[in-house]
Formats: sequence, structure tokens, C-alpha cells
Amino acid sequence: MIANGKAGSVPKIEIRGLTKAFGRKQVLRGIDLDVSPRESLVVIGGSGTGKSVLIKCVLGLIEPDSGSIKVDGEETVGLHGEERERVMRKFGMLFQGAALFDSLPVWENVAFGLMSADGVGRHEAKEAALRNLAAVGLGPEVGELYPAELSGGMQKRVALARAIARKPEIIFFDEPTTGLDPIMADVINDLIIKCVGSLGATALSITHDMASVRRIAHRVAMIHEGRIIWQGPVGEIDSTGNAYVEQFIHGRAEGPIKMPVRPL
Ligand SMILES: Nc1ncnc2c1ncn2[C@@H]1O[C@H](COP(=O)(O)OP(=O)(O)OP(=O)(O)O)[C@@H](O)[C@H]1O
Repeated sequence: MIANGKAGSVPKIEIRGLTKAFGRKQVLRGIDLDVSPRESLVVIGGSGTGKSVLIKCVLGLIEPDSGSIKVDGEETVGLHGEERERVMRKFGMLFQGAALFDSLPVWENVAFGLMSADGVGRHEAKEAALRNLAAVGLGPEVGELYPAELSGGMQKRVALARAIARKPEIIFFDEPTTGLDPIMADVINDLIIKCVGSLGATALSITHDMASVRRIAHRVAMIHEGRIIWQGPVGEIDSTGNAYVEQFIHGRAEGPIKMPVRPL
């Protein structure tokens, strides 16, 4: 598990009453959630329950219909332009599909933010990129390859190196282990723990992978029908007494969560 400093009393991220609908589909129905400094919070929940929409709202990629998202005590809903940029500077993101630029060599993928947003020179940025690649267990020769030449697991490592390159205060992990075999998934979980810990960052993740939850989370929150229906320390996840959580963590088809399935 990631070491949890929990310094200070102001939450790093404080979400209140967050709602979002797409047309008539009400996806978020009033989310209340806090993430403490240096804490790793993992949001779990079934497909289509709004986990990605929640993270995109925090990232400012989707504007919520109502509610508040404070980062270090500052309201971020409605921020645009330079003010949004300033908040974004605190964020690092590991996207589900790695989302690397195919036309750039690996090192430039990692150094992209350093060069484009922070104005770091090419030579210095490359050195930093190679250091970050080393931190995720990839040698300098990998820096010269193109993303298409890498396995899925290596692409995830590169994406993690990119996510940490600008030393973000808050890192978002969107399904970090999806599509990886269990051993590579464990390697990625390990790297997440190491990288988040060494940066002293706060982590907000979404995943279906319970093995990953148990490895990387301090706290877990379960979203269902647009609300947080349970949250607590990861050590309590097996004894919640909550039928929704129990069904989810055991992956049972039977239970209160109904999946809409059309007959064949
Ligand atoms: N930009 C959008 N426009 C319209 N509907 C959207 C948009 N983004 C998400 N949705 C809808 O919001 C709902 C929640 O989607 P979301 O991607 O947050 O689910 P999720 O919990 O992350 O699912 P999964 O685990 O399968 O990735 C879905 O019904 C989806 O179709």
C-alpha cells in the first residue's frame, strides 16, 4: 500500500453535490467525496456508473451541471483559460489506453509536457524523460523506440513515466491495469505505489480490478447509480455488510446490482 501522510486538514480534493446529466440520462446524482493529501483513493463501480465522468469533471474536461470541486480548497468548477491551466499544472493523468503519440519516439512522449507546457529545453527534457523511464524500469534504448514497437505493458509504463514527468501533486489513474496479464498488472501496481509514494502525490483512481484496488488503495469508494454508496479504508472492504459492495468485489451476477442484458 502507498504510505499515507495525510498531512494537513484541508482535503486535496473536495467534491460536493456533483451532478451531471447527458440529455435525459442522469449520470452523477450528487457525489460527495474527499481525497486527503497523499492519500490514494480508488473509486469502484460497474460499467457505465459514471466513474470516468467523475474523473473528467475533476480534470475540467466535462463541466458538471451543479456541485463543487475544490482542489487545495480552491473552487475549480467554472475555471477556464489561465486559471484552469494553473490547476491543471497540479495534475498528472494515466489514461486507460496509454494514449501515447504514435508519431513521437518514447522519450518525446514522456518529455512532451515538460517541453510544451514548462518550456524545458530539448536536451534537458530528454535527460528528465530518461530518468523517468528508468524509474519505471525502462532503459534508455526504449526512449528511441516508437509506441507501436512496444508491448501493452511497456506502453503503460511509458504512460506512467509521462504522468509523473512534471511531478504532479495529484495523479489520476484510469483503469491502470486493464488489458494487462496479472503479472504485468502487478508490476504496474508496484510502480504506481513507488512513483506516487516517492512524489508524495495524491492519487485518485478508477478500476474494476479488485487485485489492483487491494494493492494501491488506502480508501475505496463505490459509486452506484450516480452516488457514492459506500466508502471506507481498503482493509474494511471485505466486511462492509453492504450487499452492493459484496456483489461487486466478488463479481457475482446475482445481487442488488442488475445488469441490463438483452436476450440472445
Ligand atoms: N460525453 C458524453 N456524452 C454522452 N453520454 C456520455 C458521455 N460521457 C459518458 N456518457 C455516459 O455516461 C455514462 C457513464 O459513463 P462513464 O464512462 O463515466 O462510465 P464508467 O463508470 O467509467 O464505465 P466503464 O467502467 O465501463 O468505463 C454512460 O452511460 C455513458 O454512455
